[in-house]
Amino acid sequence: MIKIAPSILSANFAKLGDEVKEVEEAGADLIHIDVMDGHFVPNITMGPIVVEALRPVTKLPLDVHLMIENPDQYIEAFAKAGADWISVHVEACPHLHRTIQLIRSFGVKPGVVLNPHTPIEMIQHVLGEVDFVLLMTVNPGFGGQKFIDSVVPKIEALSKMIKENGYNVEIEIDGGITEETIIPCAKAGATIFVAGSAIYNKEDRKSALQAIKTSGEAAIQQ
Ligand SMILES: O=C(CO)[C@@H](O)[C@H](O)COP(=O)(O)O
Repeated sequence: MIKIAPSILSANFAKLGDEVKEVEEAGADLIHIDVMDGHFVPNITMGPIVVEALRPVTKLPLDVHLMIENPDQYIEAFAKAGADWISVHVEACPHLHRTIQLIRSFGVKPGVVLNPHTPIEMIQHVLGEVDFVLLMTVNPGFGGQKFIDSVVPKIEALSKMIKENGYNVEIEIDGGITEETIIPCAKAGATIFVAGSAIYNKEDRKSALQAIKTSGEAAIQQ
């Protein structure tokens, strides 16, 4: 039920392949790749070349989060590089429906991302077109930030909207996820959790990943 997507933003880039293999062996469900352009967010990270390099390293789905302006221009390159999931920010897409169709046209699962302040009503009319919605629980741009707990009611409201409409859409949460913060998010209906620093900054990544997952699973069984 609970899926963990380690964010390689907090990994050691000098040995990225090994860092990905390590979390796969530790029980990760997806590999989360944060793409930043220095315009939409105040940081620059990686492009399709990194996705292409990691593709043969892991069997796990590559979950590519585009924090970039004009994502339409790069979706084909990321799809051809081996992305399995691609998410785009509502705030960066004036023609969101078209962008979602473009992602799907390459056989990739489309997702939409909302910044902490963006209301869920912004995606109400494309919710039936996506495979997942990623709710940011930090302001995008950097790893290691503090979880914004005022997003939790938004998770609950989105979960209700999905259920009421009978959609098959998963909720992914990104930012400040730990053994503690996963609890209210899982209870509110999220099933996929990105975790960067809470896994990669730990000596024992396997224990860290498993502890987060176990905590989320326990939360939904209560
Ligand atoms: O998209 C982002 C940041 O913009 C995230 O994916 C971070 O990489 C998550 O890192 P932690 O908050 O888990 O350290």
